[in-house]
Amino acid sequence: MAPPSKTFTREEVREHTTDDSLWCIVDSTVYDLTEFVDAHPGGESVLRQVAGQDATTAFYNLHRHEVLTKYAKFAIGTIAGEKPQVITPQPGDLSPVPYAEPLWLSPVFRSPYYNDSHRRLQRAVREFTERHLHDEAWANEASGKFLSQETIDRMSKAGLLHTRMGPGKHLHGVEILGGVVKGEEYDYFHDLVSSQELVRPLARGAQDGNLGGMTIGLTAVLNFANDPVWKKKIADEVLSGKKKLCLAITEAFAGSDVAGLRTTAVKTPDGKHYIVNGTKKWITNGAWCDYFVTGVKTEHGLSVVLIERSEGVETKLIKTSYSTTAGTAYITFDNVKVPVGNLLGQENKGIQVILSNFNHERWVMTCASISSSRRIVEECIKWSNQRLVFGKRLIDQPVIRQKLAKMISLVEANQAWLESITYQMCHMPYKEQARHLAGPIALLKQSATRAAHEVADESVQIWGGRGITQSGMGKYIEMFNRTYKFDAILGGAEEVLSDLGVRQAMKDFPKAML
Ligand code: HEM
Repeated sequence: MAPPSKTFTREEVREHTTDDSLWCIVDSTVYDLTEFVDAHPGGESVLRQVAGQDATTAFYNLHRHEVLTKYAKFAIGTIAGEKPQVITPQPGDLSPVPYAEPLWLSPVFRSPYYNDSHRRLQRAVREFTERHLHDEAWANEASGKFLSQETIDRMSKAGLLHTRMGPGKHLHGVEILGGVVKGEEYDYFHDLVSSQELVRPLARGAQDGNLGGMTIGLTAVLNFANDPVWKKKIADEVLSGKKKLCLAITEAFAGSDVAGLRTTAVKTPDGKHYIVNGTKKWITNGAWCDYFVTGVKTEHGLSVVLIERSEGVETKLIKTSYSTTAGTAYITFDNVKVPVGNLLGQENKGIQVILSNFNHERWVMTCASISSSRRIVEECIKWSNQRLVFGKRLIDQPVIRQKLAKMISLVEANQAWLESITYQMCHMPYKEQARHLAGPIALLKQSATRAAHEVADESVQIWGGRGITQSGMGKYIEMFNRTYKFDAILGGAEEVLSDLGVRQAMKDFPKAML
């Protein structure tokens, strides 16, 4: 909102220095803070100290620019002959900060990977995220509440639940975000774009709470359900937002060792049901889901079944580093009766279902991790440019520029590798991706999360105390540091993925000698 058109001279502002009339200037805009002095979260005395003065430097050392938008009602005009300089971004805007956007979004660079429909989608998802997800995500982080049904319905209507499953028939006939992209033309670069945009609020728990369980679980139903009518019913219920689904593989005993699962599914004598007993731990969204895509031990191996919340299913919230907004749960199955028609893939061959599911899941996590690191880089560049210490900007110190250079390089390198792998995904059938891309995706994911570790570490060094404070300027840095580790563990820990990547590369090793 533009300040009122009235203008004042700096001399006029200087006359308002008492509690009866206290004005100050921030970015050439005059604020009458008389009514705000008592309510100022930073206290009264600091405002008295800047009464009648230009408080721009003091303000930007302690507040995010958005505070001015929130309190625009105190703006009474501008300084005659001056114009506010600080940009107020609007929903959907690209950031003008160097390296805040991937190269393909910069007007001066070109990319072979993206076309106009990717650009339309990027703009539309960013606007949607900023208008409808950001504030709720941060409110839910604070309250621990789950994503509202209103937002789920809005995303479903916009086709954003369908897009989370990646390209495929489930998107046919879907007009994404009012038709900016048709479901039929949605490819893995569109998938990359929406995966990277949706996480920009940097509210990590709310990001997983935003139907993360569906993203990694419904794919197993879409690819491995044995009855097309049943598959459509489940997919329709979930993609319309009426029912919620999550993936329940990990266990307290087995961790991510899928072969070591202990949850059992024993067939009833009439062969019509499985009786499931066991526990699952760290199940994202489990606290409020209706369907659980569950790894179980059957007679001769591992199987995957869809279990509906019913008698014998109990879920309990687990406290994790982020708030309870992700609905992370401990689940117990106590003699739960599951129709055999809920089997996904073949009995005792569930490992194929799980392994093939992993690729898209890990790739989505990688998109998210790189995008989040980039947002942190943006925060650090802006902060280094505005923070004054001993009369100099932080960025004027070579040590800070070294840190920024390292962070930028890590993010850019991983983004380029991600785009190269995504290009392969666009040109390879899903089943072949498991063979040729499982290794590269595993290596890329661990590279992205190692980079996130470095970015998190350097960012706090740059931000100091603000980077470990949950409210105020450094809130994104604090959140990132508290939660970046999730990606280094979920979907396969870094060590497991590194090992997988190298072992896969060695599988077809030729008789090559030095
Ligand atoms: C238009 C003028 C101002 C408004 C609307 C304003 C508003 C706020 C708000 C909403 C907060 C809570 C934290 C946040 O959301 O960032 C805050 C904190 C604070 N403000 Fe202000 N403020 C203004 C000017 C100033 C000035 C000029 C100073 C110092 C000279 C100042 C010093 C502080 C301090 C020290 C804090 C606590 C910071 C922290 O906990 O990190 N404020 N202010």
